[in-house]
Amino acid sequence: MAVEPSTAFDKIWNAHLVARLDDGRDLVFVDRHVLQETTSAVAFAGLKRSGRNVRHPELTIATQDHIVSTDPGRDEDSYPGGRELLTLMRSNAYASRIKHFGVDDPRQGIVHVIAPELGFALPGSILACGDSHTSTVGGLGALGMGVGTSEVEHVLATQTLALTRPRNMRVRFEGKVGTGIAAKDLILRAMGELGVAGGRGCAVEYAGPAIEALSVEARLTICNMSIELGARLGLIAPDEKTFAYVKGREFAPTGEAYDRAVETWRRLRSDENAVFERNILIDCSRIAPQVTWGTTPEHVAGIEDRVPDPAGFSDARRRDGIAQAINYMGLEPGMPLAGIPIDVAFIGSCTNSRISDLEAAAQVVKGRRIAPNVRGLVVPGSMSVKREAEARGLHEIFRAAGFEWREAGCSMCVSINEDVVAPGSRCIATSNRNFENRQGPRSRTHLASPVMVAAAALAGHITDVRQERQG
Ligand SMILES: CC(C)[C@H](C(=O)O)[C@@H](O)C(=O)O
Ligand code: SF4
Repeated sequence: MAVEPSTAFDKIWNAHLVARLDDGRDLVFVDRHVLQETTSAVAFAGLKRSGRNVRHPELTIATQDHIVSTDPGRDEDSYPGGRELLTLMRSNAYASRIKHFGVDDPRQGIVHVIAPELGFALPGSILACGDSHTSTVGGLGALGMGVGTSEVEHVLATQTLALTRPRNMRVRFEGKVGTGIAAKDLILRAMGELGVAGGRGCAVEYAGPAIEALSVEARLTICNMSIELGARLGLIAPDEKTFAYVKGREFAPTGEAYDRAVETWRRLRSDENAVFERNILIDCSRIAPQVTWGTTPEHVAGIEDRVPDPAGFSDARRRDGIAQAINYMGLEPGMPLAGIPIDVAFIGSCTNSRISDLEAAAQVVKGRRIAPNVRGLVVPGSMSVKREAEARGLHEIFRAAGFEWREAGCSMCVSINEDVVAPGSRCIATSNRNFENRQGPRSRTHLASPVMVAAAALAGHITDVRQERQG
């Protein structure tokens, strides 16, 4: 009997299907579940109310990341605004026998950084977390489901999720990627071409030679921003690099179990004739370093470009949106992106805070000083990344350049801790969201790659890292 060609997504989803529900949704098994402090409290309260227990505590881990202090020497009490939820998650986790990685644990870090790093997210698995950027683990070929609080409760109680099956979409990156172009530039370019609704309702598979050439860490950066595309999740078919990455990590299978797992993981590639409802092609040879100028990640352009002129848009809604964004950002239509002065440079977040990101940024700042009026922060995504960076001496490079070297956490990506951008100030950041007020009330955010943020910190304004390097 001929087998229908299927996509990598279909293969993983079908292997997890428990039941088709009457309302059209699919009930899928969740292999692994990660908790963070802002979305787990209500879920635990709900469990308690309904008299239910955590079904599989051994398949869940918890980490403190969003509302922790990232001050050197911090503890759970350092940021008073975080104390209550942090303590609550710790006690809930302990009571349910869930492994908890608090700020005192060497494994603490941003959920989406530690899930791959600990081998907790695995190729072909479904991983859930009450956080939108769970799609990050798609970089390993896992289906990362970002869910809401009531679904966190459902996973805790049943180890399953009832979900509408996403549609298949593929974004292929072809052509030669230029020097100085990072994974962040590829995904920001996709944002620019597809927009924030471009992947709505879809599981986006990123493919093509440029994706295959990326390191696993860079693939995590790509999949991280699937949510900004409006997609349900993003994934990249696992390959030899993925299998090597997973090997030896704390929660990964070992010995024969690992060998057997690799055999299964090798089959998780989309078949030759698999059907995607949407197919997008992106030509990498034309991608320059990207920077956002507005207040959604689709407001993005190459560093050689200018802030758009709303007058050039015939669609009234689009025109008004762009005008409002330019106004909020304190920019002028038609002004070049290069040269826009910045106040803060933030290197961190689940998009770009892994060792390869810090290494790339350090190479740019090495032996140089950041501009006198710029506050620079480097916030490793996990304590493990921090230790690795210190072993390589990167902290010394950053400190000598005038950057703050901080403890792991979400930090300035989101203004729900003490790392905030002052009203009216302008920050260039390696994170994934640039909404109004995202980094603090009236903060202005430009998203870019780690090397672009590093170059801007040195120059004191947005600049082309390719020229900084030559100069
Ligand atoms: C706080 C949390 C629920 C939120 C999310 O789900 O994305 C945060 O991580 C973010 O990036 O805005
Ligand atoms: S680093 Fe930012 S985007 Fe990522 S989980 Fe934390 S707040 Fe959300």
